[in-house]
Amino acid sequence: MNELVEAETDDFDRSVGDAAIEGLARKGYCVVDDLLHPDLIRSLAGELAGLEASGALAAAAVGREGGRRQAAEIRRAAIRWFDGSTTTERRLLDVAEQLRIAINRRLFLGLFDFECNFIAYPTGGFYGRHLDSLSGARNRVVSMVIYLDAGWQANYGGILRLWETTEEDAGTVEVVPQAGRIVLMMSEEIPHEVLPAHRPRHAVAGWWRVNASTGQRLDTSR
Ligand SMILES: O=C(O)CCC(=O)C(=O)O
Ligand SMILES: [Fe+2]
Repeated sequence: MNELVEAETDDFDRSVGDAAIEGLARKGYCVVDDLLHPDLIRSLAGELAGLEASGALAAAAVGREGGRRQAAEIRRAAIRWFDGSTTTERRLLDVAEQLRIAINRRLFLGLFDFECNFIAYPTGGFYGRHLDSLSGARNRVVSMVIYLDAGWQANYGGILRLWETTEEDAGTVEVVPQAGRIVLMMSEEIPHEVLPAHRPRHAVAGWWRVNASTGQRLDTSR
């Protein structure tokens, strides 16, 4: 293995990744700490702070193409899509690519690509209950959320609440969005919401997708 590849793989812990994917396979979601190297978390937080300071974030919309709208009653946050133009973004995209391969190997999902955005919730920001992909749309298949705020405490609000299934009586799990914590979820199966944050709250959210044009899983084994 050459040095470049070694350097890239240092950004995440493979055994934590394998355990996370196992949790995803068993339960449809998992919450892990220490998947990404703390230096990458700090770099992402720094980059988002710079984007905020320079006014590069835009109010987040809700819904898919065609039905897109700014829906302040559903979501209050600002975002910016990754464009891969910085080293930090590329480091995370490299990790996402390695996770894509590992998830496909374990779950046979035919994940094809990855899209990703920075999210900044202001004080009072929130995101009402939603699914990241509507059932049957077959676009976003696995979701990842990465938390960036060091020292976040439960009483700061901004808890991510997820439902373990789409059934009415599903159990819930509450996640304190601490720096370095990561949530993986099946996009069509795990409803979730962000409770109002009492302080500015920062995250990256990304989605592995199947082929967007046809909505079909590509079989890369042939
Ligand atoms: O900020 C979070 O914890 C979740 C974000 C989210 O659900 C989304 O962007 O779809
Ligand atoms: Fe979501």
